[in-house]
Amino acid sequence: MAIPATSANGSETPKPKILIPEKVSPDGLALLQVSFEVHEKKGLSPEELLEIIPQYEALIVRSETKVTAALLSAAKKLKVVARAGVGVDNVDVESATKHGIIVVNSPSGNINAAAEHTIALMMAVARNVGDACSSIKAGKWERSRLVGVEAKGKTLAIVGLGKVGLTVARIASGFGMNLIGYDPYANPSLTTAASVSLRSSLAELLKEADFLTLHTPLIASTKGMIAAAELATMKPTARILNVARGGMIDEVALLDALNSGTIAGAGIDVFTSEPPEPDSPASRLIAHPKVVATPHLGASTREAQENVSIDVCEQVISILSGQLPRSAVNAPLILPEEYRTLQPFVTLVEKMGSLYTQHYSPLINNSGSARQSFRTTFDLTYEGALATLHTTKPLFAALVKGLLTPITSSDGLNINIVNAELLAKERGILVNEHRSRENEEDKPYSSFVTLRARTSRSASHAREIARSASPAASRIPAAAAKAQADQDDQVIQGYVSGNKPYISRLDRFKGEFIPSGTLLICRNFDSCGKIGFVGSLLGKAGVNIRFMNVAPLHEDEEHREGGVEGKEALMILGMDRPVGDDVVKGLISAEGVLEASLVTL
Ligand SMILES: NC(=O)c1ccc[n+]([C@@H]2O[C@H](COP(=O)([O-])OP(=O)(O)OC[C@H]3O[C@@H](n4cnc5c(N)ncnc54)[C@H](O)[C@@H]3O)[C@@H](O)[C@H]2O)c1
Ligand SMILES: O=C(O)[C@H](O)COP(=O)(O)O
Repeated sequence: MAIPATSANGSETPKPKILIPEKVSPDGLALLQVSFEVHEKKGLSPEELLEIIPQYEALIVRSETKVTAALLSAAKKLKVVARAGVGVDNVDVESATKHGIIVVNSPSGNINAAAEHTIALMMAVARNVGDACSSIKAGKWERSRLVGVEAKGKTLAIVGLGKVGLTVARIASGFGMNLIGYDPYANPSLTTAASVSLRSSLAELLKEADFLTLHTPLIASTKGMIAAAELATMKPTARILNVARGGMIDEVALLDALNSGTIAGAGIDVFTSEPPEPDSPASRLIAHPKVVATPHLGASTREAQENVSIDVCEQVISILSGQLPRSAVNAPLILPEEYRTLQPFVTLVEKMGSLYTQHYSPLINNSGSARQSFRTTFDLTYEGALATLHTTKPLFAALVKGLLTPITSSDGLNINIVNAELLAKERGILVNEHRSRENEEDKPYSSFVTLRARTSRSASHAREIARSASPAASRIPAAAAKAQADQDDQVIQGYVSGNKPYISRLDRFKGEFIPSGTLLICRNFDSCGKIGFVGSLLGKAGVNIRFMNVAPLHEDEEHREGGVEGKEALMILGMDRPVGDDVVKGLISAEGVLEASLVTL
């Protein structure tokens, strides 16, 4: 979806800005140029990056840019960090989640490049290509010193049988190698199909390896996984390859093993610190004659760069157009067809949350006071087709957004699918989601959503409220007080028709209205003159009424109220603008209404 370049009144709206501080292939960037301002700025210092980041809505990086918590916190407009590659270890994903920033990557665009590079290093190490190249360039001709080994018939031990590890296996099987692997989470059918025989421990694998190659992420369980103790168990003829991440091999231990001849050679593409500090163990490894080293080139092929660039740029476009990306690192996976079903309900549930916060918290009643809000537990029930979806995360996020947005400053919180759960937890909001296929046939629309807010008010609090209304009620029995507390549960129900959200029940009243614009919601006795009374006061305040809807008691509630005289109703008025508190308070009187609230949806 393209971002409009003009606003509703025809004036030019500035295009959202995207920052690219590293070399990213132009193939994807060309897609962005249509609707966005794309700034390619290579070689920025961390300080310079921090200074300019507040202008940007998207940041596209590779592995060099450190996307830190400080950077993310300064990035007030940022909606997405896109990693044009696989590894997100240079991105503080936890902090991005906290700020509601989606992190996306390209999980498969460079797999083949990384696997082929691993094979290139394996053959270079087997045939001393690095050493031989330096030797011949120095004018030497050392044929007997540079005799190598063949891959055919040797055992290739693969740690990590994911996308790259299995691709390496498939290529290496064509060399006639014997393939073994270690991965506690491996998919056995994929492993068998790639002719890899699994070992149950790393120790078992290491003993057999002629070539050892690592293809796991850098995580707590893989950090330093090949250290002195592990190297000591390997054959002295073994050669080690790392095209995954620096930090998985102890660089000092590997240097020692190469020097003492307990390991025959290594092919290394990634280092603990990149680029390595001069004189560091990584630099000494690079300089070692038994090592073939490359500067993190695993993904550096034209094809891979084109793939990852197009992959992440398409995702940036989706996110900046308000849609979901296909491979977010910190957001749940939502299938496109589910997303289409959910989208109008996302709007509905957000409006329900916002209606709840605005209608119930500051509700002015005929004792002149605002109702105190103790409600923190919400039951969100999905009925009909919605109940069958595999995820309702966007609805959960929409509720949290709706509940919190009216009480948060506009420049503050970016509440979305990424951080909704965290923010709800921080604010003590508990949401229980339920799926119900009950009453499906009774309802005119197949999917209803019901929000029920359960008060955390105790029965003693209910007694307190009752006592303030009538002193005799101080003797209200516990069971009755509990019933009173139950009745205080607030209910909002809605549905979607023709892609438009409708509210069909508010509290004890059933009425149909579109939750949009400025609404005045009044509770009154269902008797003559109320509409005229409210209309004339609003007229005096210079307000134009766009529509009016009277919601009678819901049939479930009718039996609770006495005769016709005592029955209540809800009046919902759509207004062309908000009115002050004084006007709302003026509506509350014996001949007027019992309670009133003003909401903007
Ligand atoms: N050098 C480069 O330019 C380059 C390019 C692409 C990928 N990579 C790196 O390659 C690595 C693998 O990428 P991938 O796409 O195959 O990832 P992947 O997620 O598909 O596979 C990783 C595998 O590691 C396994 N694993 C996790 N913890 C393990 C443990 N403790 N022991 C054994 N196995 C474990 C997982 O089960 C998984 O099967 C990543 O670190 C990635 O960043 C580097
Ligand atoms: O994680 C990756 O995708 C690779 O390590 C490639 O990193 P790069 O984009 O910096 O080449």
